[in-house]
Amino acid sequence: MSETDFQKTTIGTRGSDLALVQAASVERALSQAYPDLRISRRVIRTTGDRRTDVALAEVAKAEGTDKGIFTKELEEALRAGEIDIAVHSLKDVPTVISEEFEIAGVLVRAPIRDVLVTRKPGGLDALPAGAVVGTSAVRRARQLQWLRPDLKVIDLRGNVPTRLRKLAEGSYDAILLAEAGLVRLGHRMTKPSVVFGAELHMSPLAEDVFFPAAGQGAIGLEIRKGDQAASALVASILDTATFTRVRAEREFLRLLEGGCSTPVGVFTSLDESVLQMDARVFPDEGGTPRVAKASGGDPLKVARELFESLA
Ligand SMILES: NCc1[nH]cc(CCC(=O)O)c1CC(=O)O
Repeated sequence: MSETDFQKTTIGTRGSDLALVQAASVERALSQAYPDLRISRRVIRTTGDRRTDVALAEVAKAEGTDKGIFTKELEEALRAGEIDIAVHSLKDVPTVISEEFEIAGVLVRAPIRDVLVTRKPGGLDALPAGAVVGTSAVRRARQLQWLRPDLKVIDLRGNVPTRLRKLAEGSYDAILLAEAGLVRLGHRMTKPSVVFGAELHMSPLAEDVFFPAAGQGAIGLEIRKGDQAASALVASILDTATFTRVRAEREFLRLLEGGCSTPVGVFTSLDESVLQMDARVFPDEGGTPRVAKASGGDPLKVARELFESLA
């Protein structure tokens, strides 16, 4: 590879506050690895950004599943050569992507937990029967209804700041969000955030209590397959441990999606190159999930074993 391959690169990102913070962290990592690299940024509006108001049952369903509503336009820009690296919240990337592209790497992962954000302190245990919790992710809705059948789960749309505003305005008692997104936007788990005059309390839910989505908290870097310059750039900033974990999580999800798209919670840990995986798969009609556990050295094999041992 020649020197010139590293002169410049263009990264593509959505325009939400969270996406821009994530793009900036990719740019920072790249310029640390290659101080002379000229990095440009292109902000791209996706279907998911456009459709935040009406007829959103199917858009809502896409969270954590394979609809590609937050990724399609970024892939079109990759294909057209307008960008070289598409930056995604990995959780929003379909488990199967077109042959032309690849997820070449991921940055070091943020916390993977979900957070219950409430208007009163005390977290989940302090929510009274009948309290209204907003979320549009089927995984979160099913899991919460299973853990707390007495709560009322209703749809909540919009990007992270919008959802926090809707909570602050009082239409919900609580909402569920990813810790990764909250932290990247400057919120702290240890003290309440003041949003539109309201104090909002953050209660992270341990991953073995409330199972996260596959890839939650990871920033995925997608390139044109065979683009050696982009591949080398990504290789210089990727985090191997995170990459191993999310490949296993996404493989498990892909195997499950053979049939239909099921709400699934899954988490991994990596200890001395031994990968541990735990999953909960929620039935369409609600109620008790199927559960499984697996461990081993090869992420794709562990994912398959997890899939095959689903109780
Ligand atoms: N689908 C929305 C989305 N995609 C990624 C994140 C947060 C960051 C992450 O989980 O990596 C969010 C918001 C949320 O779930 O709270």
